[in-house]
Amino acid sequence: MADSLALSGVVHRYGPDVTLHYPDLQLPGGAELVISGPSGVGKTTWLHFIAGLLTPTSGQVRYGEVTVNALSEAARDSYRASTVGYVFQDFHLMPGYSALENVLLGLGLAGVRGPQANVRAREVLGSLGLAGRLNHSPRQLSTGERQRVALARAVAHRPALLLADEPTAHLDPSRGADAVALLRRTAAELGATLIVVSHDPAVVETFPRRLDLGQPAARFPELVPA
Ligand SMILES: Nc1ncnc2c1ncn2[C@@H]1O[C@H](COP(=O)(O)OP(=O)(O)OP(=O)(O)O)[C@@H](O)[C@H]1O
Repeated sequence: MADSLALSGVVHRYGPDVTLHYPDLQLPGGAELVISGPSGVGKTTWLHFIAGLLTPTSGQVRYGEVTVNALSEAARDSYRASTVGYVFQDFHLMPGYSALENVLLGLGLAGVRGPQANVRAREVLGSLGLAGRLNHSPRQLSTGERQRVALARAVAHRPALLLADEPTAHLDPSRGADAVALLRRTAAELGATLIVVSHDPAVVETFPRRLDLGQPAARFPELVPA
């Protein structure tokens, strides 16, 4: 089961011209949250703090007892590999590798290798309707299929935090709704916390917990200030 997340006093500077201030929040383990707000407000940057892909200029990002922003780079890599599943907006699949190999690469980073990894990767891809696409490379797949491979790679190591950046950006509305439903179902099965970045109102309104970074003063009853 996932631990809670707590962010406090988080500020990030990109050079002298861009300073991003973030609201404090606490999110219980296993919760679902959608992050919205206008382009450029800092949504992807925020998700990167939680994933340990980026360290804020100041403030604290805590996952359970771990202060993510204080970890060494190597420790952050291992936190990310073991705890985080990240579905990138543009999928970030390895073009020269098959769907199966892409998932195996992710599992390898999390320390799952050999026959166990093979079984797990096939299982996850199969459960996402990709049993017939194992040996296809990303360029031989449709956008929706690429997204499902990206999701399979993100969840195969059973992460406690499932993070998705604009998961509906490349999909038509009906496939977008399917993608979000799939994320929620997968997170629920894993007992994982799910955080989705979206500026799509059709997605945002389906989440009871919402944080609009365009209105950082807004407080939501479920989001207890840290
Ligand atoms: N590597 C970087 N160097 C300098 N500025 C950056 C960098 N990455 C992001 N920024 C700036 O920081 C701000 C927040 O960027 P971020 O990508 O987090 O926003 P966003 O809300 O996710 O935007 P979008 O909805 O358009 O994806 C933007 O003004 C962006 O130009």
